[in-house]
Amino acid sequence: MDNAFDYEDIQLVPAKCVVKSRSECDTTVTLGGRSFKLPVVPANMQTIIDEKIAIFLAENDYFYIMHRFEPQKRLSFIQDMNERGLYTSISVGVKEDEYTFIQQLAKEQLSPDYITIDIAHGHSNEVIEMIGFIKEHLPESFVIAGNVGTPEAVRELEHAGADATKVGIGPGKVCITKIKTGFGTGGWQLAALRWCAKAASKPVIADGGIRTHGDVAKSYRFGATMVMIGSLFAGHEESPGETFEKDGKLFKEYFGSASEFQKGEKKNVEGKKMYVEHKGSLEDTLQEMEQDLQSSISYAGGRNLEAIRHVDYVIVKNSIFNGDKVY
Ligand SMILES: NC(=O)C1=CN([C@@H]2O[C@H](COP(=O)(O)OP(=O)(O)OC[C@H]3O[C@@H](n4cnc5c(N)ncnc54)[C@H](OP(=O)(O)O)[C@@H]3O)[C@@H](O)[C@H]2O)C=CC1
Ligand SMILES: Nc1nc2c(ncn2[C@@H]2O[C@H](COP(=O)(O)O)[C@@H](O)[C@H]2O)c(=O)[nH]1
Repeated sequence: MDNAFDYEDIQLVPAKCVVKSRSECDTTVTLGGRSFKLPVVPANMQTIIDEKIAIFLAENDYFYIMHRFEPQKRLSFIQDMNERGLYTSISVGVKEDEYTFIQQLAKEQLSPDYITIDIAHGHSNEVIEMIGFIKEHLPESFVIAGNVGTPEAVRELEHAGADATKVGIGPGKVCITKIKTGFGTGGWQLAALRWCAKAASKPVIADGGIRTHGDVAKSYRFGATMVMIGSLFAGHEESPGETFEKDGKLFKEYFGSASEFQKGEKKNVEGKKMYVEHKGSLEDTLQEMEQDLQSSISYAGGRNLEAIRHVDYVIVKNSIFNGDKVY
């Protein structure tokens, strides 16, 4: 890794516009044989997505990944989505129960369209074993494996059969991995993405550290096919969790999947909780994101996302926290 930089350190360089209106620019992306309106997926976290949001996203051609923190609900979730004629996308871990769950899905012929193996340190034999197990029992499922932060990890997981890898260890807004362990891609997530994407032969999902809509375009420029976002999607009317009022302002909670609040115990905590200002409806944010990305495409001098891949960029400064506070 020669040159470390993050989202706030980069600006993309405009190229001559070829459209009359930004509305001509096409933001659709393909992953696992399906087309989605945006190269963006809300994080598979309990304060970001629930069944209702998953239905809304699937019905409206957005990509979603259901979280894995209410494991007992996953089977009926898949059945419900199937009954509605919607695609299915779930998360799993790597512990023993998850093998039983995969076997149960296979037995009941409930093959999810997408399965994301979601653990903190995805460059591990446990993930490699789980990829193999899913491919053996549910060969039709598109497997996303993560999280990782190096080209070696991307290559190994792809070699094990992963159809896509997810890159990002520690850049998340509610993440404290970088502080507590000294490891990860926090502070250089965009450079790590570039490093990993260069080694990848399959799609890469950039995960964590997105602070503005422009960061989606930057992720695409540096090799992401899809971008996973937590904090920007937290705090909406539809977001799971309590809304509460403080000093006349509305807030919602957003907590890490490795936080004490998620785990219910203070063991190996690598996440925190924060309160996010109420943002209105998720649908409005998605629309604004689409318009902003259309604008990005027009600045890239093209008509679709591919144009963004080829634009020049400059490094404007360098800081290690990408705009985040330490705690
Ligand atoms: N993207 C990121 O930067 C991070 C994301 N997370 C999120 O938190 C959630 C919980 O993750 P996770 O704790 O992996 O899930 P699990 O609690 O399901 O643990 C996964 C398995 O990996 C083992 N493990 C070994 N090394 C590590 C390590 N450094 N960190 C975590 N587990 C390790 C765990 O054992 P044992 O617990 O005994 O060590 C356990 O057996 C996930 O949704 C994950 O995406 C968490 C941290 C970082
Ligand atoms: N280190 C930790 N990372 C976490 C935790 N919970 C979730 N995450 C990761 O963050 C992103 C979302 O990042 P954001 O910057 O968009 O808010 C999410 O997709 C996970 O990969 C955690 O407890 N610790």
